Amino acid sequence: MSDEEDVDQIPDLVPANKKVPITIITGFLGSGKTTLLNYILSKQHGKRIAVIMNEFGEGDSIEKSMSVGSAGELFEEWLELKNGCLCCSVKDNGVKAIENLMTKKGKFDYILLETTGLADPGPIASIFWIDEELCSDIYLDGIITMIDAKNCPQQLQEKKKDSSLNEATRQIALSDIIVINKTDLVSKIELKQLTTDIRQINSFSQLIETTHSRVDLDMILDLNAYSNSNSSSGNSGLEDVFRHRGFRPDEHQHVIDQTVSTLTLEKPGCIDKVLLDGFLQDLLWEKKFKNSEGQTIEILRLKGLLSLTSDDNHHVVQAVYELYDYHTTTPWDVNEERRNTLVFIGRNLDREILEHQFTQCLQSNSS
Ligand SMILES: Nc1nc2c(ncn2[C@@H]2O[C@H](COP(=O)(O)OP(=O)(O)OP(=O)(O)O)[C@@H](O)[C@H]2O)c(=O)[nH]1
Repeated sequence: MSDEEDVDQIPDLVPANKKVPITIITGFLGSGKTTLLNYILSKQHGKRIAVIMNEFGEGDSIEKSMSVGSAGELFEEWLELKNGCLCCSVKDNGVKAIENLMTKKGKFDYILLETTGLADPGPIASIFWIDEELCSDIYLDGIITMIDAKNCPQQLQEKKKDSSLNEATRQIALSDIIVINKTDLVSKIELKQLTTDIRQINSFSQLIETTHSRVDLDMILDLNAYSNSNSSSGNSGLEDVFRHRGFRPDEHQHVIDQTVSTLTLEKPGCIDKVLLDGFLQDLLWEKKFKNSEGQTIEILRLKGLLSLTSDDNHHVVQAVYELYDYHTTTPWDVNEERRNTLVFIGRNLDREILEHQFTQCLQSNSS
């Protein structure tokens, strides 16, 4: 059948102007990613859920398997990528391949991307995040990291020869939702210790404990963690976390891994965006700042809720490695105290230095 004939048969199930959320599911082999995918599919009858199983690190594989669930039935599609691996291709053949498939087959309600053998979800998350800015049909909804409760402690201890971060630490640092799975295989004490260790790396993200990846889907899907352009309320998932669900800033002051941790700064007042841009660019792009021991401060993930001098709305700022972006959300209430919160997840963080730089961006300091 030709492409044109195929286009005539687009199923009219999902509105054409609807943007399609994509969730990245990362985690070590055997952590329960496939079990989670199957669980989601079993609970989403009647929805068109596309599942992309991406075998990263396999060199020059050019086709990626995709299963599409439609009204309970599953069928297999192949994503044709001209330029090799989904994570390595430029803007994105990967995104284009998914969009082309939707042009031919109709839109999906949701896309789930399982990364197998991929150490670092950052680059692929950045691709989908950037592409939304470029008016893509797809937007990044969130990154879920599956943790194998039994094996994770050992994975966290792994030392890399080049002193780079081990995979488990990186995946935990970058995730929006951390699912500790296989809790039936560990004791309560072991689970508590693991939770503490994970919280020391990333104390911002939601942590969920499961067996057989059985999780309340409302907690992991439609997070809107990277933008608010798809929310009818003008609210963003991240703003919701800061303002309503709440988070416990810097619960843990001592870090076992001594390199990766979460640091939260909160300041009343309004921020000068030009000054903040300067600070973020020095921090993220130039890697200009060092901790008190002379080690470079490296940011893996940054999230913030800001009050800018320029207007009366809340602004969300966030970064994945060097890439950062702002979006505007809801207005501040007239009686609400204007304040700014920045959460840094990274290596060699130094409160004094980051606080000094952040304070320099406040309006009173700019005059
Ligand atoms: N005991 C126990 N086994 C589990 C649990 N969750 C998943 N499993 C089993 O663990 C094995 C690996 O689970 P998968 O879902 O395939 O893990 P994965 O992350 O997709 O791993 P790969 O398929 O190797 O990429 C399967 O045999 C599952 O049935 C759990 O909570 N407890």
